[in-house]
Amino acid sequence: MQALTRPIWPHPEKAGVVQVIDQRLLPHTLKILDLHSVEDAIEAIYTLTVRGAPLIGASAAWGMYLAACTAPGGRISNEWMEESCEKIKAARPTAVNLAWAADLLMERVRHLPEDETRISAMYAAAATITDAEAERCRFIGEYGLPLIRKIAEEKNGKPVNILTHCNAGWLACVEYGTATAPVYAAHREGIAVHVWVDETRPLNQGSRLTAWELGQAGVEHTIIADNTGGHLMQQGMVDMVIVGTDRTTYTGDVANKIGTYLKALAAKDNGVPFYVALPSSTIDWTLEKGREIPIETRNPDEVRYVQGKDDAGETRRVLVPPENSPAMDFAFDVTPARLVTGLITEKGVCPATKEGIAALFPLGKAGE
Ligand SMILES: CSC[C@@H](O)[C@@H](O)C(=O)COP(=O)(O)O
Repeated sequence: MQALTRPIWPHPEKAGVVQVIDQRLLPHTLKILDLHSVEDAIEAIYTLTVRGAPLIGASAAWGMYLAACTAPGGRISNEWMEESCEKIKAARPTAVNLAWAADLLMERVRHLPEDETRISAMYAAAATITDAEAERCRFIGEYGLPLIRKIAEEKNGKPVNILTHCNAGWLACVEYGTATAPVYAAHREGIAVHVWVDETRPLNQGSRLTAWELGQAGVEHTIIADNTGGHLMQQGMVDMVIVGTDRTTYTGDVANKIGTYLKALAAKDNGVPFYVALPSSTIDWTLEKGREIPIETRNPDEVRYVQGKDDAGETRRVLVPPENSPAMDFAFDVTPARLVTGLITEKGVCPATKEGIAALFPLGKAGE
């Protein structure tokens, strides 16, 4: 199979089918799933078959295409598209890309004739969003690269140690990644980089997905238990932190995978720069305060069980705590802007402030 660089694409031969990498099974199994309906797309988003803010947005867009392909009786009415749009938006609450992409496609379709024009318009719009997210991430890499290069120069070529949390790589973002884009750009340029990969409990997006991606790209990395970062920073073993985000307020507060806030606090205490990499599709232009960001809570079984490969090579899910101990699964937390050194976007690096964001995005909306 040709090496994959994207986690979602329209089926090359079958109209009305979208293909995705099943991220629940990585790194031990690489399986491609076919999505045939808007319900399939919603389930893929909810179950984290596809995940990561930009990919969730792209999946929402392809979900709207599938909705158009499967309209009851072939009548692609506004009512049907709106119903599909609302169902897609309800799949997960935190990443703003989901609603942004679904609403964008709804606006595209609303005034078109109720015929097959709508299918081709949804296909074109979903393909455009997908390509645009990839392009935004490429620019994030270009703008983040000088930050890494400067540290490499200060260290006289010794490896730059970058800590990241969760997976904000190409699996989460269509291509390049957000947090990983500057890392890949530095690696391509021949700068020595080493990534501390937080395992990212409960679902281990770091140890399963980021480690897999970095390994495939030949980037030096080490997986660490989630609580290790503070110690490494005290020991001078982290030069910078780069993470992604699921929603950023227009004032620079950042929601990202649970545990990000603790890394930001430790970074602040140790004078380690803490950068957040994001495409403008992840900015919520309506929200001022991070505490207004809806935080997803998920099935506590995600905390109680872990999945992995046993010695016989079988993928298994095992229970860790006592059978009857209750658990809670908060999927995200909010890092206040005051803890963020800078935002790395497709338009450049800016302070995590209302003014900094407005200077890069004067129109106050995401690029399409
Ligand atoms: C560019 S991805 C940024 C975030 O979406 C990522 O860090 C993250 O928290 C993903 O969470 P997930 O629950 O796996 O969808």
